[in-house]
Amino acid sequence: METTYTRATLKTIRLSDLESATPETQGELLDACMRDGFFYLDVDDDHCDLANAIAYLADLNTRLFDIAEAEKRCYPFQTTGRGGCCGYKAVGTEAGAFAKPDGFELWMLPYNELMIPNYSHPLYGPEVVRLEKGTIATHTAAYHRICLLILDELSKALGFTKQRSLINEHAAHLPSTSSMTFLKYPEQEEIKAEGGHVSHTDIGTLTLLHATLDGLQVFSPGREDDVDNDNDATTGVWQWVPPRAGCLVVNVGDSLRLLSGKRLKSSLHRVVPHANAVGQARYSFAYFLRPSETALLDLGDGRVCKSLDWHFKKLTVFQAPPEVQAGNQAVLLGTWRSRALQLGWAPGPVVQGCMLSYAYLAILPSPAFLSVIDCDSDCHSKLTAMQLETLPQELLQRIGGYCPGSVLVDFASTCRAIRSACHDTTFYKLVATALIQRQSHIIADPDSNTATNTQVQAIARRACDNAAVWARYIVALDRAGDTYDGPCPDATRPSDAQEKKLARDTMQFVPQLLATGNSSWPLTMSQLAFSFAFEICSAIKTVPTHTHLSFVNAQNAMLNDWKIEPERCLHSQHYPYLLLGFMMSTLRAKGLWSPLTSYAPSLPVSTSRPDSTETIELPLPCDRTPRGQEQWEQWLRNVNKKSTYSEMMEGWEWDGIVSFDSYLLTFSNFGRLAFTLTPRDEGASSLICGRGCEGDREFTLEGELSHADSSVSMTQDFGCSKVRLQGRAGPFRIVGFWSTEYDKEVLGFFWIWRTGPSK
Ligand SMILES: O=C(O)CCC(=O)C(=O)O
Ligand SMILES: [Fe+2]
Repeated sequence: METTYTRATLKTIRLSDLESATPETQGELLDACMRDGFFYLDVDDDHCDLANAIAYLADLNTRLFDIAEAEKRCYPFQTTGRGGCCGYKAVGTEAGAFAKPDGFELWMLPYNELMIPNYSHPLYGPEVVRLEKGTIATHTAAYHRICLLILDELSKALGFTKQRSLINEHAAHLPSTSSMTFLKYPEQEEIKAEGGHVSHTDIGTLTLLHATLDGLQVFSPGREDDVDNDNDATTGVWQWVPPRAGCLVVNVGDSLRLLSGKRLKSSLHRVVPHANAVGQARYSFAYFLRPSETALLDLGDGRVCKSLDWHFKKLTVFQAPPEVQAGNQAVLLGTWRSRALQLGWAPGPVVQGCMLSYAYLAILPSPAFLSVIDCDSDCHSKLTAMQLETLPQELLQRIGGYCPGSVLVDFASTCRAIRSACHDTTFYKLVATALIQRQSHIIADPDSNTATNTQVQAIARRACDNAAVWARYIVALDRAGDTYDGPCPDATRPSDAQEKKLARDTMQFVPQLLATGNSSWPLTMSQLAFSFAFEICSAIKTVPTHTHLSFVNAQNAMLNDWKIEPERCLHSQHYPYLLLGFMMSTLRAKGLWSPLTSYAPSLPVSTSRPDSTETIELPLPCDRTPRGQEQWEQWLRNVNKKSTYSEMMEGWEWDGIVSFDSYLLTFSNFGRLAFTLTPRDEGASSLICGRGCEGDREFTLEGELSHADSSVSMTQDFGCSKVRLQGRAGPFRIVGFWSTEYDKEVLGFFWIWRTGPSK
């Protein structure tokens, strides 16, 4: 395979020249970063600190992977420490370079935990990491210094003033997801089109890579397409970036591209098997410099994204199948990635599974035909078309089973045969099952036969069944206003009233799911619950215009933009909350349910999306039951008597969920809150403070509750970021909307309820 690719012609920049800061070197550096996004950094003889670091880290690289598999798996990167920048990733758990599982394992050691004494999070890792922390930190510091030097020179070359220097976004004392990362690609007996590292652009600012063997490739769009990699280049090639003795390979990541006003290039790269590497394991390690978590990245068109959000968005996308990644702007910053992926795909003979997985790509532009991407052994693809609707129903269903929900809905509305295949009542079950099967590496909870789990199972199954109806309901509702004159009007669709009822029935599961939704939720059940959320999410995505609900549009735009594939978030411990969040925000978007009106049903649901300039009219919550009504009145009497909130709130634990109405669907970003509140009366108001955790992030909560109108305004402080919560309190819950410190826009709602007395 290596014979078909040429070597990339990359610039080499000497570290000593960089240090002398001559305008020539600055020019060379800028040129390399604008044109290729990659260059070799020659660590010449004057830099023994860096040379020593490389030697030590290369040795540590092998030792880290010699650790027993069982121990490595104790530190899954999704949930270890701050999540996403520390811990271990096993081989084959994400998509690789060839639409098959990846071929590398990885360890990440986060910069903050290594460098900052008594950092709020410990440095998690195996014994060798704990014992050698000091040495690892010293060498990481050497890498970090080089990164800052490069940034300084780049800032000057870009003509940035000191105030705008790129260094400012990388303050050493602020949390960031920078990490020293080690990779091992297990040896292959022969060159096969499998494994490797999926084509991607790096998340952060700069990557300083050291590798022992060939395998790294960079994608170079044809030069005539200019260097702006937001353009859709129609030509381009993969080229080798061989390791060079005494040199590091440096590349620009997405964050630096965004910080530079898109002047620097974040190049697509990947790792594929190389003949030189046959029979040997390939080790590489990289220092990933990333901006402070709160640094703002300018995405263009007035959109700004916090560095940490970008990080998690990208991690989410990396979990998607390659064909989904192909179209994803969050990975690419340009649409030519699909072409690059096509060039790289070499799946061998067309096996059925493979064909089906490609089918969904093909369905997108032309739903009535299935284009089979048939790849021969030389990686050249040829397209053939065949009549899809002539396939038997089971096959249509299998193909449909590989499609994401949004495609499925379009797929179902193409012709009678496909519609009937998709509207078969068992079909959505099949979709859910397929989802679960695709995640078969996740082992079911061994205790899942306990009574509770069986009960949860039944609930989740039912939720899944209803999800099908619900997904269709959303679509039907959306299309109700249209004069549909397609080939096959759906005569079997239940009436709106029936479907509405089913949708409402589904909501009955909320308290049960809530009750059982804790960390002991078995994985299998999470998956079922998850597929439900998935359906809803997919359905949301298919609602293009729903003009009276601007809220839905905003949500759609976000989801489409980021192409969030929730099925890939299966490692999250937050499934039940994810599920609930989806259910609630979807129902709320449709005006069918509101965290507020379900407790005060006579009040109208506001269908406009509240924003910071609008006064949010939150009706006071109350239970609908007679007992709830009684408590509510009692509470009102208390309020009228100016009785203290302390009586109602103190001594209780509080639990909450935060829904993300927009795009945030990541490990630490989907929130479950748990904390205790200590209210203190101050005449007309109560001061509230609390401590808690959301996922594994600790926060403090501070705010004020007005006795006059029960309005609550709180700040949830994570140390590095703050969230503003605004709402109303009742005796048993506080509900409202939240926004971030930066964004005044409403990003979702929170719902906090009183649980057991505090211990
Ligand atoms: O292993 C390599 O050579 C490259 C790894 C890489 O691109 C990454 O981890 O982002
Ligand atoms: Fe990379």
